[in-house]
Amino acid sequence: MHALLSINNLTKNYGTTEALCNFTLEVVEGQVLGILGPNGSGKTTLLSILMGLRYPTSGHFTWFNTPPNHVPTTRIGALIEVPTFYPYLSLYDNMRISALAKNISYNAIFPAIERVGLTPNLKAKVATFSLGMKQRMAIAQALLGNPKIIVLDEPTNGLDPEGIVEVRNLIKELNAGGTSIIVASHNLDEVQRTCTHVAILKKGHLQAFGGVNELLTSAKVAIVEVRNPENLIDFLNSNPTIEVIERVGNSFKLLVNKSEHQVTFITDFQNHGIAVNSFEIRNLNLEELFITLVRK
Ligand SMILES: Nc1ncnc2c1ncn2[C@@H]1O[C@H](COP(=O)(O)OP(=O)(O)OP(=O)(O)O)[C@@H](O)[C@H]1O
Repeated sequence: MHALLSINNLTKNYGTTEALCNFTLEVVEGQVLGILGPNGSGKTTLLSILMGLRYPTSGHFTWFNTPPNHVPTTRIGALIEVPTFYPYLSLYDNMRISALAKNISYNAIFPAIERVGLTPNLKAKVATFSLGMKQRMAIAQALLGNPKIIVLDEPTNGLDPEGIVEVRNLIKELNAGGTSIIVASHNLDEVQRTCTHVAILKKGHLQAFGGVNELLTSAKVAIVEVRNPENLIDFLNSNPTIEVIERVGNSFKLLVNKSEHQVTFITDFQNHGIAVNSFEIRNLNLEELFITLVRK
């Protein structure tokens, strides 16, 4: 597997604000990397530095093992800012403007439009497009020149459920066709559905990085409803490795070590006089992992 992007100790300060702190990771060919984090955690700062829109305070990165200023812009596609387009021009004319701005031949337009499934809409005015179609057009602009990797900042922002599905399917199709993708998002469910890898940021610090399946099988979630919550709380206080993800009344959602077995759990509860109404143990989802990592 070839490293497409290697980031080493990247740090960015805005005055006294530490937006990114010693950020290190590697993206290899074939990955769809989701960058997750609460508002202000440094996602846009990171992507802007990677796309040469901002300078880091320290640290460095390479694309294709090459310093960023030596990489031809056609090798990396990006959708970082809100997409700009001219509503009263056709899709083709909008694409021509983008190609001109990027100094890419018009021959690149048809393959890019084809890949996002908008060929039948070539001559239609962009004003008639749904939000999902506009976003697909913006992704087609990022695909001009057939880059190996594309970088998308919040591609489903503002889209209705139908538009979200369109963009989700498109990301999967592009990846299946050999394009690697880095996508910053607030939409945890989308990231779980579309990404192979995930990086979770909090206040500029990388909290977790790895394969989605790997991270989601690293722990389990136990959902337990009890009649005497005070006994359960005592038990949890003496077992700091078990985290409370959420509590609603007498119902608790707990993050437990993968090796904890349902039987030992039930025995522990009985030994602590905890009266259990219901108990269920299941796999972790990305939202639960995210909540436990970012609130610490
Ligand atoms: N141009 C700037 N000048 C000063 N501070 C900035 C600037 N841009 C970002 N910041 C600060 O840097 C931190 C990281 O911001 P950034 O926009 O990268 O986060 P984000 O994760 O993309 O947030 P969001 O999810 O809200 O888009 C925040 O504290 C933000 O206020």
